[in-house]
Parts: sequence; structure tokens; C-alpha cells
Amino acid sequence: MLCGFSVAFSNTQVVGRSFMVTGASSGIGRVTAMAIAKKGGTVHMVCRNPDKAEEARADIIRESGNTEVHVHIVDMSETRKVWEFAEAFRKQYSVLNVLVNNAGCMLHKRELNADGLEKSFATNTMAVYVLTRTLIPLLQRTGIQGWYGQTQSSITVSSGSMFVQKLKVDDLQSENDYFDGVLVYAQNKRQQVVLTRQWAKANPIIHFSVMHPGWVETPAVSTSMPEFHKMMKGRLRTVEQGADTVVWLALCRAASRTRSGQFFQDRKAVPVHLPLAWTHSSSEDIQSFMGQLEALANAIQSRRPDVSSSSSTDLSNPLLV
Ligand SMILES: NC(=O)c1ccc[n+]([C@@H]2O[C@H](COP(=O)([O-])OP(=O)(O)OC[C@H]3O[C@@H](n4cnc5c(N)ncnc54)[C@H](O)[C@@H]3O)[C@@H](O)[C@H]2O)c1
Repeated sequence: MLCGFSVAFSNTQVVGRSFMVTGASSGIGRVTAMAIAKKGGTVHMVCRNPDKAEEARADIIRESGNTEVHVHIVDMSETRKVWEFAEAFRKQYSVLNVLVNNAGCMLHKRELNADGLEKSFATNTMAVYVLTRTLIPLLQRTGIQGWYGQTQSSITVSSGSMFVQKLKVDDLQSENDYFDGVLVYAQNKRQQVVLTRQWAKANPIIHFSVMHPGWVETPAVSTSMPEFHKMMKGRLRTVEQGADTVVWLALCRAASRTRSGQFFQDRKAVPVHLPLAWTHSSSEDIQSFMGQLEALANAIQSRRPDVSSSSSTDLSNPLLV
């Protein structure tokens, strides 16, 4: 079990550095936002529920004494809203040092967002893709502007469930088979791992990482996997233990000196496939996946605003035909 932060790390201060954490009002995201605030960083909390977000913000300010904590209300399942938020943020702020893609969900019913995308995919994959892609120029600019010797980073909270999934490229919207929310979630988490590798290759100035927090006592587990939660009672990690590697990746210089694009567990880079696994992807599949995300993102960006208010169940949606 983890034993907490190392001595060198406990001396880290990040005053003046700017961090964005999605899903920051509860669980791992909230602990991460708190840890950053306590080290003096500016925190941008991206949350869906305004009341929970304000309650978390007030708690973080009270406990950390840091008032540089800001709330942005965004429903990450709504791809166009994510893009609009990221665009506005990129224009409004001149600095972003670290992006933590933490918001995630496991849904047990297939539902579509206003863009016609399946909501688990939209939240876990498309939101991460659109937010990161839109903010990469800001992360790069921040590096050029003067954080010499300090790397800008993007961290994505994936899951160990991705180990049982091979990237599937022929049904990103989970239209063809019975909708199994656990498998769809695991597939999305594999997609995050693939994305991280591709971004690392394409953007050498930024440090990309993706990680598994372990199995953690959070609302996500108790509400989405009640049976698993019951079975694991007393054996789940505390939320602080679950957030440890995210916080380490976000704050520690040693973390940003590791090779970009890797998957971390307990502060260590580990292989993204189990021994003898069948989960390796061909380069054609990876290119197809990246191409599909790019096409979806471009289609959403180029749509006229009046079209985005169409019905969430509109199967004639141009994005999906
Ligand atoms: N708890 C675990 O055992 C575990 C294991 C592996 C991976 N994870 C991952 O850790 C991350 C954090 O989850 P957690 O365990 O802290 O649970 P949590 O439920 O406390 O946190 C999830 C956060 O994501 C936010 N979120 C979900 N959908 C959103 C949406 N549409 N728009 C905006 N925000 C949204 C929630 O509001 C919440 O703040 C998730 O990505 C999850 O998949 C958790």
C-alpha cells in the first residue's frame, strides 16, 4: 500500500503554475485539486454540478488557504460544450501548465448526447480528446513563454479495466452489440491509453501520461458497480491513496522527466498489455481510431450553433452517418 509523498516531493511548491482538473468536485479529482491548491498552484476545477462544485471550491479554499481556485461548469458528456469551453479558456487564459483529465463515468444504458454520440464514449473519450486537442496549443505556448526547465503536462485518469480490452475501431458508438456498460467503459479507458501514446509521439514538448488509480472508495464505484463495491468492502483504497499517482504526475518534477506517453500505477510506468495478451493494436487500427476522432471533432466544431440544439436521439444526425 502507498505510504504517502516522499520527502523531496513534500517540499514542492507550484505557486504561479496553473492546473485544470476535470471532475474536481468529488473523489480523485477533488483530492487532486486540494493537493495542488495546498502547494500554491492555481486550480481550474471543471465540474458538471454547480452546487457540488461551489461546495468543493469553498472547502478547498478553506483547507488550503489558497484563493486561486476557479470553477468552470461543463457537462463533459456534451462534446460541443466541451469544445466551446476549451476554446473560450484558450482565449481567456495565457497560461496552463497541467491538464488532468479525470472526469469519467460508467453508464449502464445506451444514451446519446446532443451531438448524437453515445454518452460513455462522449464523456470518457471524446471529451478527453477535444479538451486536450484544443488546449495543446496553450500548453505549448505556456512552455515557450517562460516556464524554462519545467514541462507542461497532460494526465489522464484511465483504469486497470482497460487491460482486458483491445482497441475496437468499427463500433465507437456501441451500436452493434448488446450495450454492456462495464465493457464500454473498459474500452473507453483503453482508448485513453492509445490516445496518450499518439499525443506523446506528436507533441514532444508536452509530457503525456495516463494512469490507473487502483480500486478506490468513491461515488463512481459505489453507484456504478454496487456488487463490486459490496464485495470489495474494506479493501478499496482511500481516495487519497487513489489520487496519489495523479498528484505525483501533476506536481513532481521527477514524474515529468519520465518518458512521455506511458501508463502509470503507483508512480511506476508499467506495460499497457498483460503478458501474452491479445490486446495489441495494429497501426492501421490506431490510425483509423485517430482519424475517426478527428473527423467527429471537426464535424462538431464546424456545425452551426442552431444545429447543436437538435434532439439527443436524432439518429439522422450528420455526425453518425
Ligand atoms: N474509483 C475507482 O476505483 C476507479 C478505478 C479506475 C479508474 N477510475 C477513474 O477515476 C476517475 C475519477 O473517478 P472517481 O473514482 O474519483 O469517482 P467520482 O464519481 O468521485 O468522480 C468522477 C467525477 O467525474 C465527474 N463527471 C462524470 N461525468 C461527468 C460529466 N458528464 N461532466 C462533468 N463531470 C463529470 C463527476 O461529477 C465526478 O466529479 C474516473 O475517470 C474513473 O473512471 C476510478
